[in-house]
Amino acid sequence: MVGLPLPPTGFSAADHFAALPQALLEDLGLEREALEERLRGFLDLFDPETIGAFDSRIESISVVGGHDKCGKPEGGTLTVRPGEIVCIVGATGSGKSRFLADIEWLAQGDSPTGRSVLINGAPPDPGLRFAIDRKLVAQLSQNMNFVIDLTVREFITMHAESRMVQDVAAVTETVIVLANTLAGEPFLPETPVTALSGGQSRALMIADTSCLSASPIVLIDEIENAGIDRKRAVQTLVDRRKIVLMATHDPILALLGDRRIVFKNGGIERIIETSPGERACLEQFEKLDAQLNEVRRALRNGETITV
Ligand SMILES: Nc1ncnc2c1ncn2[C@@H]1O[C@H](COP(=O)(O)OP(=O)(O)OP(=O)(O)O)[C@@H](O)[C@H]1O
Repeated sequence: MVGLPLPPTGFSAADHFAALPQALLEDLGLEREALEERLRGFLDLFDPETIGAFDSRIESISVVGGHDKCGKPEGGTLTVRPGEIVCIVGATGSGKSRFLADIEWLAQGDSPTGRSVLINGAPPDPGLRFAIDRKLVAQLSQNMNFVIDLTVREFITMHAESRMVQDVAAVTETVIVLANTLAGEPFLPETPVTALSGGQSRALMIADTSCLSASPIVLIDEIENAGIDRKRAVQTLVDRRKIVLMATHDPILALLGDRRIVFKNGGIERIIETSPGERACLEQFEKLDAQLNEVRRALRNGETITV
């Protein structure tokens, strides 16, 4: 504990606390009676039961409908479970970001939309709304830049250590290998994070979120132009039982979702289940996408294009 001497060998915590000079405790602004509880709280941080346990405790998240910009009720409740992908579509200004923000802040009828968010079917513990160490939602936004002077390995190691994972080196390696399978252009563990391209940074963050974030919900704000294997990136998150909510108009990603929510005038206008017919289209779009990617690769390599 900050400022306190270590106990002599063989002393129990209780004996040590009892023997500390009162003047020292007063100097440090500590109360003797509270020391044991503070120690217990600190040790709980290392308890494998609580580290990363967040994911397993979320069985569903529900958004209880509010109203659109004109006050028209949305009606109904949308429930999403781990491993599901929900896409969010709609014209500009239709309320997609507001919907994601309602989830991020666990709105309780107190946002402009009047929506309420339930966790496992019940209103969340109010403390969860403001807890910075137990964030429900990890956000992967389009624009991200690193401003830290570390290599990729150092950066991921630092995150793994802060998550108190058991084998930091192995997890760090896993994140970097995974990020490289997602990134169009590979990078090395020794690469400074500031030297990563947009696509590489995004791939690293997706791999990091999959392997190291305890947040059960991942909000993705468009991944189309990031130069990464977007289908595999989303699948990576689903494999880790994340709830994926993705604002996208990329046909491949949108049809990869189990459902898509259509927004209009600030409200949910429709929820469309991806049908078998749409899934069949997805196969065609993937072939077209592979063709276009091949053209992109050829352009990048300075080749001439033939059909
Ligand atoms: N139900 C609502 N009631 C009142 N205001 C709303 C509602 N939904 C959204 N808004 C407000 O409307 C504005 C536009 O919404 P938002 O930014 O969510 O749209 P968007 O679909 O994400 O747009 P874009 O695609 O351009 O990013 C915001 O100021 C938002 O707070």
